Amino acid sequence: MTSKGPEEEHPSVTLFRQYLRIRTVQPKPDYARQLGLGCQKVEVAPGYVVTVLTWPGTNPTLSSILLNSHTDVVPVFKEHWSHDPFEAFKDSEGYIYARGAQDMKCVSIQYLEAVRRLKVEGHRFPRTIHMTFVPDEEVGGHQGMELFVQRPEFHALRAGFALDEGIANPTDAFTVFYSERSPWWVRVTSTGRPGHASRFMEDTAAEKLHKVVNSILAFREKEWQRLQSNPHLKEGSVTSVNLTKLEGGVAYNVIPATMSASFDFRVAPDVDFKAFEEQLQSWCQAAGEGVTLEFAQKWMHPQVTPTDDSNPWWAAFSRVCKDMNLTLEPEIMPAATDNRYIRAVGVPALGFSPMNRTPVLLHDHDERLHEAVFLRGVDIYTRLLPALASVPALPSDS
Ligand SMILES: CSCC[C@H](NC=O)C(=O)O
Ligand SMILES: [Zn+2]
Ligand SMILES: [Zn+2]
Repeated sequence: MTSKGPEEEHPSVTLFRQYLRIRTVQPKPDYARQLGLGCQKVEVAPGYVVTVLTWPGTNPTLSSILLNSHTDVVPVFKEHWSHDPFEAFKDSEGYIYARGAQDMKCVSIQYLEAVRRLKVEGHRFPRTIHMTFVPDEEVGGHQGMELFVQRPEFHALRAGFALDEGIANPTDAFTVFYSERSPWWVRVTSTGRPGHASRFMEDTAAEKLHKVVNSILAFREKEWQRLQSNPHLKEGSVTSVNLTKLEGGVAYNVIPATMSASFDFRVAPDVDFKAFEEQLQSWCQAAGEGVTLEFAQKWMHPQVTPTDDSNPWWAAFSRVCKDMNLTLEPEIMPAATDNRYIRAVGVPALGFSPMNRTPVLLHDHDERLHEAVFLRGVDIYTRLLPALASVPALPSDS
């Protein structure tokens, strides 16, 4: 597909590229005014603002549709990029290169452009549509959505259903996420006898840590094999773990009294959490005295949003996709997004970034999105929003 010259660029693409160039971002209030939307800013922690843009529905007794996106992006290694990651360069084929092109500034602008189109065409829908722009998803959402869902301003939105981010799909299909794995960040600390490193000391911190590392990496191998050997399993359906930090030691010839290893576990939603924690504890105990673990993060509330017609939101969502001839691949999100906070307070939610035929480049060098895929995404939301915002009254609405 060839790209049009700059003078012919679709205004939605131009807006997307402008947004990609902003390094520290909040949607501007005048943009809300331009679209004729209500705008509310909620400072959930000092310096951390959640912006809410609102298009009121015609029936205020109904619960609302929440369209969430995060404005922050992950760091870049500029030397590995073909183009400046904050320039939103568009190549001759139409690929737009920028940090955030997939994750997830595309979605923020697609929501806004779909709402703009629908308003320009004079539509109104029964349910209110809220767009939330949150500041810190990439570092866990602890100063953003995690706090926001506990606030009265969130409850006042009366969200009945939410959309948040997904991941690109290189095939013709679109991935949609109905649940997430739970992040458990575990630090194992091993203590033992110090001494001169020329000696065969017994009970050293390193030997015991080594045992735990072996147990955990053997578990990793087992889960990996389970995933590899079953074509029906997707990455999000098994538990993953990586050893991400090793700390300890002061000198070559001093046996340290303490060493630690840090692990990033992503626990599948069907795992028995209590039994899994006991397993971790028993690996530590089996390694010897003085081996303990602590959690830097331990998500305990995985929720599954049903993907069958018992869920009227899924019925509306999947019906539109069917009508548009889009193939959906429902999966469990391997990583953690702000959707876990939304689901945990009882709001059904799907993770969806409408990017098919697109390599998965979130957090990667040369993150990019084709303008045609981006514009198709605006079309998709332009069909999804009327359907979702017109879901008839539900028992949960009253
Ligand atoms: C677990 S808190 C960090 C959240 C982060 N989200 C996106 O990459 C992730 O590592 O999944
Ligand atoms: Zn993201
Ligand atoms: Zn991300």
